[in-house]
Amino acid sequence: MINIQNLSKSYGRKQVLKDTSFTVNNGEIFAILGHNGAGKTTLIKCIMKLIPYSGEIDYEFPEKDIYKNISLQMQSSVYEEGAKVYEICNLYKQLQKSDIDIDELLDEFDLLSFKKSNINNLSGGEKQKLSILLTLINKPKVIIFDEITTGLDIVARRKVWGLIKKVNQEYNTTIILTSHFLDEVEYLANRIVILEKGEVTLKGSVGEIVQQTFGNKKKISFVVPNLVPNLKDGPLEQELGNVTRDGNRFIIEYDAEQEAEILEKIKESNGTDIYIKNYSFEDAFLKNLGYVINEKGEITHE
Ligand SMILES: Nc1ncnc2c1ncn2[C@@H]1O[C@H](COP(=O)(O)OP(=O)(O)OP(=O)(O)O)[C@@H](O)[C@H]1O
Repeated sequence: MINIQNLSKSYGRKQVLKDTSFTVNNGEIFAILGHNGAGKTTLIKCIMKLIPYSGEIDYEFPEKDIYKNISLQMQSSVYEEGAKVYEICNLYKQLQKSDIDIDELLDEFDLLSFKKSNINNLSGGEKQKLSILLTLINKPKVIIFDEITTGLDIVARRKVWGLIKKVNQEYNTTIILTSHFLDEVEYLANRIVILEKGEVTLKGSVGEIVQQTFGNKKKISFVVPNLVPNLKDGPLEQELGNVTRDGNRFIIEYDAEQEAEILEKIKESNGTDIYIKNYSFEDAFLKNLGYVINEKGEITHE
């Protein structure tokens, strides 16, 4: 468990983290989400005690053992020119006085055939697989991945997701990750914090964050043919209340329990092309930043 209480950090006069508090539980995959400059990497540097800060971070192991217990993998690693895969693995093994079987680990990560390859000749996906493998050599309790899938194609990303899940489940390792990819976080994370200008604005599971943001609200969109376009305060608006309208297409935001009543009214109005939308994690994330995606898929300020 890592317990972060009232963490604040400034670079000169610029405050980057403001009174941030949350707990990472043992065995979970925990994601830190936020747009560029939100303070994610700074937060990780604080957890790793790489920079000074104010506030409290408590670990379940003595602070002097942080590097034995937490492995950190940043977005891109730089390896010595000409270094071979097995040489780097053995170097990590010696430095960390680990007794792990490197061949077995390479085999598990489908990298055994690359054992004698020059690391710089590996593809982006293979390099990231190796990065994940290297974090395991000292058998840490916690691994932190900072934007580890940035720059990978969709297939390589999904393979890395599989490995992160495997490391979490089979090696019983707690994972903390930062990412810009909502699908990645949705797929991997048990719990999430969303940082906005250094402050935690939302925390919880994907479902909890959507619920905190939208409650039981849903959206329905439908077309009523043969209506005069842009008729202000027409009969349908008067009947249904919170309606927005674009030509003959109507959009209503409603509470889930009103659904049967709304559908009935749409039927009475000869509505067609009916589309019901449940708010997604992406909708919640964007709303938190002050944006919405409209019916045409365009992003606009609320
Ligand atoms: N050493 C530093 N000195 C001064 N300012 C810094 C330093 N490191 C980071 N910052 C600033 O702190 C803010 C947060 O940076 P940080 O790298 O933590 O953000 P991030 O959420 O990881 O961003 P990204 O998603 O772009 O990687 C940014 O505005 C950045 O310019």
